[in-house]
Amino acid sequence: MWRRVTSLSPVISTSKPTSLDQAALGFKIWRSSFSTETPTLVKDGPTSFKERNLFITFVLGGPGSGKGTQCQKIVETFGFKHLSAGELLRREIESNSEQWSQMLNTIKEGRIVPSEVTVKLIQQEMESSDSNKFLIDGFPRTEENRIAFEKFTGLEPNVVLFFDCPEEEMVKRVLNRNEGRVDDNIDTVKKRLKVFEILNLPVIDYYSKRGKLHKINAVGTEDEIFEKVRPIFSACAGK
Ligand SMILES: Nc1ncnc2c1ncn2[C@@H]1O[C@H](COP(=O)(O)OP(=O)(O)OP(=O)(O)O)[C@@H](O)[C@H]1O
Ligand SMILES: O=c1ccn([C@@H]2O[C@H](COP(=O)(O)O)[C@@H](O)[C@H]2O)c(=O)[nH]1
Ligand SMILES: [Mg+2]
Repeated sequence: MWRRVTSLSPVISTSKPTSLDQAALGFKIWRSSFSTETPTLVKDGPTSFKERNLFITFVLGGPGSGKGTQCQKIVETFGFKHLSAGELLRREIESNSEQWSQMLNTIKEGRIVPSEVTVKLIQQEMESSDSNKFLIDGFPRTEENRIAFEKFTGLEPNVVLFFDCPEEEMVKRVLNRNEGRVDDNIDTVKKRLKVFEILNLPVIDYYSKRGKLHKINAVGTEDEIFEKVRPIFSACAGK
């Protein structure tokens, strides 16, 4: 069922922390081209998601902490659908979508794309998937992202994973990654680490206070780390 609603812009323009925080970091702010007057057609997500009884896991951690690597293992073992927010944005850029150049610049500078863009992409993927178990990797990046997701999907995560990794190790992994990402260079990595500390740690803290956070020491081999992840899902999946 489709209904007419206003865009996500009111949430974006009235929630100040992200804009202020990004400005404090010395970044130019991406002013959204969505107008608060512009009605956007969105699927009636909240109702249909609630009916599906979804199991949502947010996967958080700094750049190169191993989120994508561990998600792959969780998918193989427990059959989740993996949605990487960064990957969805990179796909949008490659498909030359309307705002591709703004997205590319934002990612090159290690800044955060407006919630309305990211939430919409995640929501579309969830709606078109048959799965009822999602790993949402690299999202929410900010308190504003978190609030926008809750508001527009009506969902909250069941579990939040935080891969805790020393900065030095994260930098080493990112610079060795060799996947041709525009943000895998020392200058952007430094900015991403700063953005992680200022904008993402408060989200992690929020879920910790609500008893949803599983903090995992992300130093060790990929298999060693997965052995710390496994019991979190075994408990609900019976594996
Ligand atoms: N435990 C590990 N030890 C050593 N290298 C690892 C480990 N886990 C992942 N890596 C490697 O580090 C790099 C970054 O891992 P990955 O892409 O999973 O991180 P990420 O958290 O998804 O990063 P980003 O936020 O930048 O997408 C990859 O090249 C991956 O193969
Ligand atoms: O919710 C999100 C997720 C990502 N971004 C931007 O993409 C890059 C890369 O993300 P990875 O998770 O490391 O693949 C990130 O640095 C941000 O610039 C975003 O804006 N919002
Ligand atoms: Mg990743």
